[in-house]
Amino acid sequence: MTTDRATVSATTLDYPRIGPNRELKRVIEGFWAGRVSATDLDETTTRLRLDTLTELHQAGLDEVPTGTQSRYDHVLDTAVLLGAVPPRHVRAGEDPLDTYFAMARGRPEAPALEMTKWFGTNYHYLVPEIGPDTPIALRGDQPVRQYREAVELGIPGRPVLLGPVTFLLLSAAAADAPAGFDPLDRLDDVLAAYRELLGQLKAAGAGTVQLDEPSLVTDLSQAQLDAFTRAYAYLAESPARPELWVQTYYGFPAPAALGTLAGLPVHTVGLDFSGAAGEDLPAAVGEVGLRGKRLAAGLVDGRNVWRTDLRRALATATVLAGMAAEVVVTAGSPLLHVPVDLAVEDELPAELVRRLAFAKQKVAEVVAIARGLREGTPAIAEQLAASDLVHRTPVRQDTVLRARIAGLSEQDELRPAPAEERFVLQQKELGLPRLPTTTIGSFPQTGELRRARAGHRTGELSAADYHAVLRAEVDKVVALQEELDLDVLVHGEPERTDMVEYFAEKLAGFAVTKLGWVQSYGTRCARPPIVHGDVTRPEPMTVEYSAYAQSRTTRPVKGMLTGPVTLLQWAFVRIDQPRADTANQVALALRDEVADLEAAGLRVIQVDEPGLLEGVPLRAEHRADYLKWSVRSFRLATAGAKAATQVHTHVCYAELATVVEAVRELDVDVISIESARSGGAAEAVGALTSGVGPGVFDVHSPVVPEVAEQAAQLRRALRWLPAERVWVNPDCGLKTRGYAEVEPALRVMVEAARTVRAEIDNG
Ligand code: MET
Ligand SMILES: [Zn+2]
Repeated sequence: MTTDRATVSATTLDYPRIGPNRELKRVIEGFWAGRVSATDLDETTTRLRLDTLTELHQAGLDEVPTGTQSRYDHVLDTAVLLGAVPPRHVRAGEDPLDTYFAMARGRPEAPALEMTKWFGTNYHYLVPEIGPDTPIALRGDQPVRQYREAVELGIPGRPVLLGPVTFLLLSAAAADAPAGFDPLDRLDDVLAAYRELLGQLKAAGAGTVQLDEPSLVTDLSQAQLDAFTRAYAYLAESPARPELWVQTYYGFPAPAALGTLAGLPVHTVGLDFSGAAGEDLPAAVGEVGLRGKRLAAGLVDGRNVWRTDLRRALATATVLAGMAAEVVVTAGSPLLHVPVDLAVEDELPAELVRRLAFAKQKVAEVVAIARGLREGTPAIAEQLAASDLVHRTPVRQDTVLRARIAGLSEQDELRPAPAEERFVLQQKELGLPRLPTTTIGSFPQTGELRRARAGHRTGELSAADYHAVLRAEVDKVVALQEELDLDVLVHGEPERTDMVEYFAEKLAGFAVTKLGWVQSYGTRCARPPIVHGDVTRPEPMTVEYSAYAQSRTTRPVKGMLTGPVTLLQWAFVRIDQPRADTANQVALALRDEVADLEAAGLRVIQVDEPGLLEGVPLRAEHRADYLKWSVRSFRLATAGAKAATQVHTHVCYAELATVVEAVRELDVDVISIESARSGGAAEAVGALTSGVGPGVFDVHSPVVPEVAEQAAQLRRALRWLPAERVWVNPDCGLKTRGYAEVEPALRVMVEAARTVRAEIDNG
């Protein structure tokens, strides 16, 4: 099946920035701490870039992306490149690198830019602030310099930029902008800067420039779509410019956006065909027609760690090659979201390794697909055989679990009594005061705990000694909470490094990697576990420490679990079955844990779902399905609890208003909400029917809040909720803070609760 109708080449859209051993993290944190000089920082980052260029070139890519490294975040890079520094961070004579890091991390007198999720991923970017008077003009030449590095190595490079329209769509209106101002109002200024930059890149020798416009896969208004048309018409008119390549990812554009994209006067359009609905997508492209453009075909999934089904990808590529004069095979999205190299994972079972591909392996897949398309399947026979072995062999199934799932009925999703009845029973059981106080679960992870954990891992500390340290910590945390006079206590989660990793280590069907780091934001990296098989619970996971904590006090202790949706949201999840099916498996494991916690005497159980709102799909039309299966899995996990057992959950605030119906359907008894600071959205809280604990202080701020401030938060909640349903808690777990901040903050919180209780009692 060779194809001569189309010219075929291979490339990627980027490559992980952090380095194979998180070198970027180390050197930047060293710089912040003053251990690394600016020169050494520069040397290391340059070496990492050059190594990546060489590696990608040697892997057989025809063209290599340049400028995709960042010292913190590529959206911040773009803002700085355009000179869009908020006035609070402008310091005459300051080193630009210091200004850059100050915008990212804040300084005592000027807070950082806000950070938020980058599309539907677990990467976070810094939100540029754009107002009518924000200076916007080309201020840097980083993309040009980094392109030249490739030229000097004799490597065919392709500069990659964040597209001008997506840049503005991701920006927020500056605080002092007049009402109704939209950052998109500044499109002309941004375009002028891009035009100048394109001219410089052309002068440096760049043949093509890739402009990433992932916003095209979100829901866009006609005015926003028109901005794309206007922007690219203007850029295309530049007198001296490279060919333009507009790239989309993180999904497929809706029909209107696809039509807009296909109509842009650009040389190349890039689309992601690697997602689940891959089969139908070429037809959509055929319908709009590419109008003589080159197609960048994303055929390798950049957002998961699974080996590509090469046969299927090649079939898709062949169809696409019939539609375009030229095809560039690429990953379907940035590889930013996957670990660098599978080869270093020497502790994963061989049978799992066979099924995986990290960034380096994905690049090899891209090269293989392009080669197969050019030269026919025999040229990649070996790769196809390896792929077939994986993709034609089903994952082993747990028959007992499968039978249990098949036997589930709607009854299993229902609590044994309606909410009002449960409320009465729980009141009797727990005897809580009005405005009960509690925390979200974790207490500070002290240096002593971290040392004990490290010692336990290396074998220096015996299991018995480690458990003794943890028990002593639970004793301390319980005693502190009693002394503070909190009403519902927690054990403090000292045994958990991370609320997902802890469960991933206990559940069968999950694997954890040794070096599978991916960037979460700035220098922060996470190691998402891999859900590769049927999920079961070999033994109780949390009962020991929760029951121990309950044995140390007569006040109720909350058992603390991470919910099924969050466990998947922060992991790489198998794709050989619907996510909903995997979620239900996790849910049943948690359901058994809930039963064991009850049997061990826990009367309150919290199932955290901060990932629930994060996972809400970008496009509105995909949301109902997601919410349906995620709510069902949560209910499967929790509905087995007795009516008298109080079920809590904890979610974050983002977008609560848009999914408040679904949150209500979780049918919990109490929900605590992260970042309940923005006053406007408080109305959404009022639509909830359970007990609600709007976080009264921000755990991410080191400032100890005042009684008056927290009391004001409570009074505000009382505007939307009846007093019997209001809880008092911080907005998230306390594990990243120190006791020096946590103790006084909680003391203030209890005081604020007392103050407002008294106000209510006095009418
Ligand atoms: C990100 S939500 C964290 C919830 C968890 N129970 C904790 O307190 O750490
Ligand atoms: Zn939280």
